[in-house]
Amino acid sequence: MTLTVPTRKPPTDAPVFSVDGLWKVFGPKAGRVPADPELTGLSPAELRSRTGCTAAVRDVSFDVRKGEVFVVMGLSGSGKSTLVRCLTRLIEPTAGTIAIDGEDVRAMDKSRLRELRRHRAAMVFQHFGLLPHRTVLDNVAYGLEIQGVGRAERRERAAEVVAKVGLAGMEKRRPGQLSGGQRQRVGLARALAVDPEVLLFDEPFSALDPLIRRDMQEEVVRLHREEGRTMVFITHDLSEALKLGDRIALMRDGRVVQLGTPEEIVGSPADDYVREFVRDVPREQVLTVRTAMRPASGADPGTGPAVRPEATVSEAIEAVARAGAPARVMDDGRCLGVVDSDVLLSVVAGTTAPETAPTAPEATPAAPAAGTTPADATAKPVPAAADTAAARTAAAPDGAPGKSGQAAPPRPRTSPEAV
Ligand SMILES: Nc1ncnc2c1ncn2[C@@H]1O[C@H](COP(=O)(O)OP(=O)(O)OP(=O)(O)O)[C@@H](O)[C@H]1O
Repeated sequence: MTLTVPTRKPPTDAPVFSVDGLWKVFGPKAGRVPADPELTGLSPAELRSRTGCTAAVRDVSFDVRKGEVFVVMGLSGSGKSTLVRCLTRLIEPTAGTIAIDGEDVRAMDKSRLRELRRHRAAMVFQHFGLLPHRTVLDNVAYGLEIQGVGRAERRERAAEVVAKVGLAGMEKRRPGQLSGGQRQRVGLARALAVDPEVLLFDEPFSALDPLIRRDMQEEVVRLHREEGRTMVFITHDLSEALKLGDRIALMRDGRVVQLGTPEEIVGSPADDYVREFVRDVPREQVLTVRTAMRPASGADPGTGPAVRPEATVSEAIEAVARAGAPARVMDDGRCLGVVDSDVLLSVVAGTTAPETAPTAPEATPAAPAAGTTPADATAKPVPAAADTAAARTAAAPDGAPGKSGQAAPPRPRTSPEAV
């Protein structure tokens, strides 16, 4: 598995969607299930045999923050699509609350809901349902047409978005004259054209071959980087989740078993299920030096390579190998710690779990970066990875994750560079 860690704009903290205690139960008298502790305690199979009901979403709570890519991941049948469809009530929730920008989604009437789906939270499906007899441009303009935007304006806006998704020159083609990947781009452009606050993606790339899929993933990352648009992305593909997600909600049997950054999920799995899920992930491509570093000591030279705290272990390995010396983890001219070949190797080998790695110390004045003064070296301690979604999840009652993964905003991912 090869992962490319992209550079992102940091999302802000404000929630766009806020979900609390959400349930979706399919089956007869579904409404009694969330309210009955005897039934909520049953396993999915027991619940089915006792009541004929399937709890597709079970007591799920989370926020989607403005500007983040929030990934909902899990195996087939874990409840991903049901959960995301509940956000705009394409599926009616059974219990719980959903708010968008503080507005109660469950209280919306039909016209408000239509407005929500058309303007505020547009869905991009795996099968886009493009109109076969319309051109690319008219397909993209379709959402604007429904909104009542005049012909000239909608064609102009559609042309801009078509160019943005890399389809300039193909405006007059019909869907049948496009490849699968190009059709996906048209669907993406159609959702973007209405300029929604949130884009909801339901496994949009799962039918694509691997190379086109990677192209589309990069397209999403690029669009996100350029526009900072909030995105909710469903996938059952772990590498896609790690690549795209600022935070990932990992679902199992309708529950969110862990919610956290890719680094938290890989570095501090909440339970054996998550551990098994991430077992084959190349840790060095996901974990950052912030969680791998050791305190700097007086014996460390104040020179040599410097990497940012967000640099991946893999990037630090390259820097250390090139220089033949430990690298200093520098933030704003302050030395937060040091990574040497021993520390880096132990991360690769998985012999030092990040949660057991030493908490970063106060910045070490003895090892300032070149060009900084010891007075610059006054960094605050950096929390070890133990203070992560995993820890918060574990602390939640009844094994329920609660509103986990929300204590710290996701970090931007950056390439290492001399600082
Ligand atoms: N309309 C329905 N009636 C009854 N059960 C349903 C209905 N829709 C979904 N389910 C059940 O709810 C559970 C969650 O389904 P859901 O489609 O949300 O899972 P998913 O994680 O999106 O799966 P996939 O990756 O295969 O799309 C499954 O057990 C499914 O069989």
